[in-house]
Amino acid sequence: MTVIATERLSKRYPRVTALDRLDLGIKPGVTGLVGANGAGKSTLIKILLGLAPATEGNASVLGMDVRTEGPRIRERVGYMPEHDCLPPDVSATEFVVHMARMAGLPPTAARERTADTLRHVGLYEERYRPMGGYSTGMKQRVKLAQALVHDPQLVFLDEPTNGLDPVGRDDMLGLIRRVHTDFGISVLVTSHLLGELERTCDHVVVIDGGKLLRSSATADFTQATAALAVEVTDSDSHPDGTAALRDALLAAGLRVDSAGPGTQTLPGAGRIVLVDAADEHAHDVVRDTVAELGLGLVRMEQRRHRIAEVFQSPAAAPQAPEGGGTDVR
Ligand SMILES: Nc1ncnc2c1ncn2[C@@H]1O[C@H](COP(=O)(O)OP(=O)(O)OP(=O)(O)O)[C@@H](O)[C@H]1O
Repeated sequence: MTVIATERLSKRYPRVTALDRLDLGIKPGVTGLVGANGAGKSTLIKILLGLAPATEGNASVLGMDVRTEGPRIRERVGYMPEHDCLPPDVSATEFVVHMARMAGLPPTAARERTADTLRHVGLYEERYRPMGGYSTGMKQRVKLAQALVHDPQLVFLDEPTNGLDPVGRDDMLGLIRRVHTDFGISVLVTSHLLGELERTCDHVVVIDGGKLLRSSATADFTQATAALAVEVTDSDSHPDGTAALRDALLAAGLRVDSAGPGTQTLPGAGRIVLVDAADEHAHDVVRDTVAELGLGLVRMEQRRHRIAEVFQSPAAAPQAPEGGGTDVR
């Protein structure tokens, strides 16, 4: 089953092509949509909700055509917009009840669902206070709650971690994951932080300048690029131990430093030999070669590429900050 399908979907504004012949097939689960500012993420979401017309091509959401079935799509899909859209004088409870009523829920059900949803996103006593006094994290939670209150099958979350500090970001990513695991709701979440989506999503779609760069299952992709990182000491007979090891491993038939695109950008790559670990004998060959060369083995560890490294061209890639995501804006 496909929850979102697009076929040569394009959106052209007078001076810019926001989407350029995009072909997508997104399955149930949590999918990340990554791209720099202006890549076309928000435009895609608006077209999928039936709120903006495409210039050409086709798109369907939950099997419904975006051109003709916008209202039905919006009944079944929740939407968390990127920008602050909350009236400051109203409490979270009043606001989310209102959104539930707009989505067609009767008064009692709207109040019950609002209480449940606000509890789920972690808003308790504060839910009766005017939202003007809320922190950014609380506002993002209200925006998430209003997207979920009518029990949709699918939600579009546009930059839900924007403006949050690292702890707030982790909390929000955890909540997003639970939207799927606890309620079975599929999620399309946008971000310009690649590292965030690595932890949260089953599948990642990368767009740039309105074009599809890549669409892959997160697990498959990081496994497929698994590499052994090996660091050795120098010795009197091999003043550059790293180079000697690299040459010897190549001669032994292993793929070295070319385990996948972006390997050149790995932090500290100058002192580390990356060996393609797809060959099951790679560990043994490395151990024996290091011993034969008389080098000291500092470390040998299985390395999974971070998506940030994999998706960027070596020339454009900044070094990924430890523990954070690479900002591709
Ligand atoms: N209504 C509009 N009229 C003209 N150009 C537009 C309009 N909306 C978007 N664009 C342009 O289309 C391109 C894609 O914009 P879009 O907002 O979809 O990008 P995005 O990936 O969501 O980025 P951001 O995270 O900054 O919102 C940008 O160059 C933007 O300036």
